[in-house]
Order: sequence, then structure tokens, then C-alpha cells
Amino acid sequence: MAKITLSKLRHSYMPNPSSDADYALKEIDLDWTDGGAYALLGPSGCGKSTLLNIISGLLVPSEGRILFDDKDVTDLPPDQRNIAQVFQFPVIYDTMTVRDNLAFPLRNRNVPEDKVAARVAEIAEMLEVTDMLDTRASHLSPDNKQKISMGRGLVRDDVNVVMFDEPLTVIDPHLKWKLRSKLKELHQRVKATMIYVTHDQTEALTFADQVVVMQAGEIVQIGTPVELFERPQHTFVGHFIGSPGMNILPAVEDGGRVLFEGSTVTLEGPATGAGGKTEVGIRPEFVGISDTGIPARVTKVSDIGRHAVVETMVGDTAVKAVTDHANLTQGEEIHLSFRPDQTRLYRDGWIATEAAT
Ligand SMILES: Nc1ncnc2c1ncn2[C@@H]1O[C@H](COP(=O)(O)OP(=O)(O)OP(=O)(O)O)[C@@H](O)[C@H]1O
Repeated sequence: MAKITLSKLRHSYMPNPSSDADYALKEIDLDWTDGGAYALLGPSGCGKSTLLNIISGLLVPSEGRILFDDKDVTDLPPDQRNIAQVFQFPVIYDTMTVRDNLAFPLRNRNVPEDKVAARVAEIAEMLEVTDMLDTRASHLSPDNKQKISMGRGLVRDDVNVVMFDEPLTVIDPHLKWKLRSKLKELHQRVKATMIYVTHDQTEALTFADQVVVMQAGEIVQIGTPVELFERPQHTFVGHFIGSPGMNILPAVEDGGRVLFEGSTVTLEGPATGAGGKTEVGIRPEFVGISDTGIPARVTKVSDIGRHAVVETMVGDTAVKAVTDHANLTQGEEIHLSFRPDQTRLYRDGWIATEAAT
């Protein structure tokens, strides 16, 4: 397995790119350590496939280098990069048995048959498909076909990286959670460097130790699931991660104070920088219902099990709170309080408060 370095990487599909907007990938500098579990998370069109294709060698970047264990592989074709890939749809041979499908990547590399048998048995046991080993692949359900596809991606222990491109697309919703946690467990056992590409926050946060969040060709934050939740570096991360996402509220700076809809808001720490489009970010989990504070009107209450999502309007701005107060009614006049250590200022999208100490 390998450490992967992306150095000053940029890519444009245009022959003569002139501005930042012409680049599908803006400048990316990134180190992925050997054996880590990473997710590449972002909405459709943010550049995930472009980056994946650059790593696998299907695409040569317009600028920058890509290194595996400090060796420059930018100009190497895919077959010389020693990568395993699992795609959205199963890639298996229908006429072969499950056993032969799993053995294929090893036999292709002339691995001795006793080693092939041992490794196939090991992977089959991890994936819980041992009882299917002699079944012809054409007889498998789509879920099991994708499991075997994953097995083929994991069977070689000499690859630099295993890349998963939206691998749960074809999986039935009720089986998704099972395969999600299975993949996490597999990473812990196989200890390969793995990159998991998805637009689904649950898949990314379950699988990865480090999540790379992308928006419009740019990395907006790299962090652990907890870091992304607790202190989004960009409003996009706040909004994209969490359910419901972070409240991003228009704010006005007045001397040393920050006002939201006329009410003073206490931030986690001193504001940094100056000017720009200012917004306050607070997660619904840290918005409280109180007797005093920011006046609000309840517009909707949705029960989500142990908690309720209370939707309110503060002036012209919608604010959500996740609370235990499920007994509120539509139209009720209430007050909101923002937990100061969880209230952040953003300038032009980027965090602009010093963290609470
Ligand atoms: N072959 C291509 N030629 C020109 N533009 C492209 C090409 N492939 C992708 N793009 C553009 O580059 C940008 C990034 O696309 P990319 O497919 O990498 O995003 P993505 O995050 O993988 O999206 P999806 O999940 O929909 O595949 C988009 O604006 C897309 O339209």
C-alpha cells in the first residue's frame, strides 16, 4: 500500500483555460497516508470523478504531479499504477463461479494456486460469501454481485490503493447500512489505503477516518467526521453535513457586535478578518428554546424520534432547532438562544472566528 500525494494539481477540460472558473479541479494539495480510510464527498459535478480518474491514470492533469510513495506516477497509464477499483455497478464475469471471480485478479498476476486458494477463502470469509463460492455469478442477486466486485477489489494485497466509486448505488436501501459497516470492518482487517467516493454523507462519515469535502472543484475541508460536524471551515460543509444542516444566517457587524435580525449574537471567540459577506453559522442541535433571547415564530414541528425539529422564522430568516420541546405548536411565539461556543462567524463562506479555548 502507498502514501498518495497530490501536488499543485489542477485540471481543466478546456484547451486554453484562462480563469479559475475554467478549471474542473482548482488547485489541490493533499497527502493521503499509507493505510488510511478516506472519503471524497461532494455533490454531483464537484469534481470527484475527475480527481479519481487522475489518481487511477485515466486522465492526465493539466497541471501538477501525483506521487505514490514519493514516486512520480503522473504520466504512468492505469495498468502500471497498481490500483484496484470498485465501480458503481458490479464488474464480474457472469459465467464464472464466485470463487473464480475472486481468484481472477490473483491468477492474472501469476500468484501460485495455494496462495490464491488461501486468499480467496480469507476474503470470502470476511465478506460472508463462503457458502456462495461454487455458485455461478449469474445466479447472484445484484447485492451479492456487488459484494463479489468488492471482494475482487480487495483480494490483492500488493496494490497501492483500493478506490471505491459510489459502490453502494445498486444496493437495496435496507442492505446499505450492512455493507457500509462491512466496508469499515474490511478496512480495519485489510489495512489498505482506501479512497471512497460518494455524494452521500452517511456513507462517507461511516467509512472514512478522514473526509475530503469538495465543492465546485475545490477542497473546502479535510477532517474527521467529528471535525466536519463540530467546526465546519466553510458554510458549504455546515450545510451539506448534518441533518438538518447548519443554520447559515445573514449577519451584520456593528462595531464589535454581530447582529442577526436585530439581535446581538455572541460568537465562540473573536472575529477574524474584516468585510465580505458575513453570516452566522449554528447547528440546529445548539439552538435552544428559551424564555428570553431572539424572538421567533414556530412554523413547523416534526417529530424525529427522540427529538423534534422545530422550524421557526426570525424576521425574514428561517432558523431550525433540534430540541426536546415537541409540544410547541405552529404559530407560537417563542425565543431562541444560540450556544455561544457553537456559534461561528463566516466571511464569504469561510470561517472567521477564533475557536473557543
Ligand atoms: N469529459 C469532460 N469534458 C468536459 N467537462 C467535463 C468532463 N467530465 C467532467 N466535466 C465537467 O467537470 C466538472 C466536474 O465533473 P465530475 O464528473 O468530475 O464531477 P463529479 O463530482 O464526479 O460528479 P458526478 O457525481 O455527477 O459524476 C463538471 O462541471 C463537469 O461538467
